[in-house]
Amino acid sequence: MPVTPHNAQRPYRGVFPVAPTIFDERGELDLEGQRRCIDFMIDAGSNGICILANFSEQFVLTDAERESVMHAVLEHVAGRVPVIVTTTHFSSAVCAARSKQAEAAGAAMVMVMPPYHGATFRVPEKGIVEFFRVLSGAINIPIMIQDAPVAGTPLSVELLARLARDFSNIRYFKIEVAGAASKLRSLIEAGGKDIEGPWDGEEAITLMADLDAGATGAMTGGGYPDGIRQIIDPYFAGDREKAKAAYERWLPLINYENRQCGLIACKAMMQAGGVIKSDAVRHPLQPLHPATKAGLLELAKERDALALRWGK
Ligand SMILES: O=C(O)C(=O)C[C@@H](O)CO
Repeated sequence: MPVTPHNAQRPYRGVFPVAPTIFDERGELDLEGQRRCIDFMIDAGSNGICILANFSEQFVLTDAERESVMHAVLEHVAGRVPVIVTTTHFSSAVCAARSKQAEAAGAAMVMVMPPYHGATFRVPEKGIVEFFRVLSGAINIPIMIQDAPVAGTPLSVELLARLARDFSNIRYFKIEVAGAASKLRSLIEAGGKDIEGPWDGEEAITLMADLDAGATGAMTGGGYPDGIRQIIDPYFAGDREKAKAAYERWLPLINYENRQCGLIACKAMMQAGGVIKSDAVRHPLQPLHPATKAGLLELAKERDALALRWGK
């Protein structure tokens, strides 16, 4: 494995939120806004950042736009924090090519879902293993398997542990399926030292249980890394009671993001605080109802989320 500045920081730990892709009101990429969004996320305490994920609306971007966003972000971050690039694609070859590109551009890691298309196109376990063999052989940086319901592909603990054992760069696992904490616990038991990063996801809705199960990282939405740090910092410092109190404080906002807003929440917060000019999502995604947005911003304000003050 080549020694890069990022490798020195391994194992990656902490909060690595997903950065939204920023659009202007016409739905065009707003790269200037993208850079401000990234600066806010770093100022708010992100230990790293993930781009081009589902919460980045990766499914509404052209390949050329993916590349623009990736290069703009990696150049702008310039090593301040590690950046994970999502390179999910059904095709083993396309996913491998995207991942090679990400590695060459300076990504610290790639995040990938198992191959799926729509609600029903899947491959059997043999195909999943071969897909990850191709991907693993194409790059040297670590791979995070995103175990999420959106892929509609059950990944057993045994399969994940086997992938970690057989492929030396498959090292991170973001578990965001039902029963995440139990799965994390079983995966850590089954995979031992090969499980370098057992991570929590899904907006931190199960963060406390996942930390108790051994999670070392959280991939949240991008709106309030400062709030998530208030939970994980004391937890990792051994003060579970303080972490629990912070989790209880932030949970109404986490819940509101998870259940009412989804990927738009962070954009709405960033726009309200002057981080970005527009919280537009790309059509046919729909904007938040004004009342839903008001509910979100009320909860964020009550918790003094940095996003609401950063750009003012
Ligand atoms: O964007 C994704 O793919 C996600 O899974 C988002 C999630 O990690 C935010 O908590």
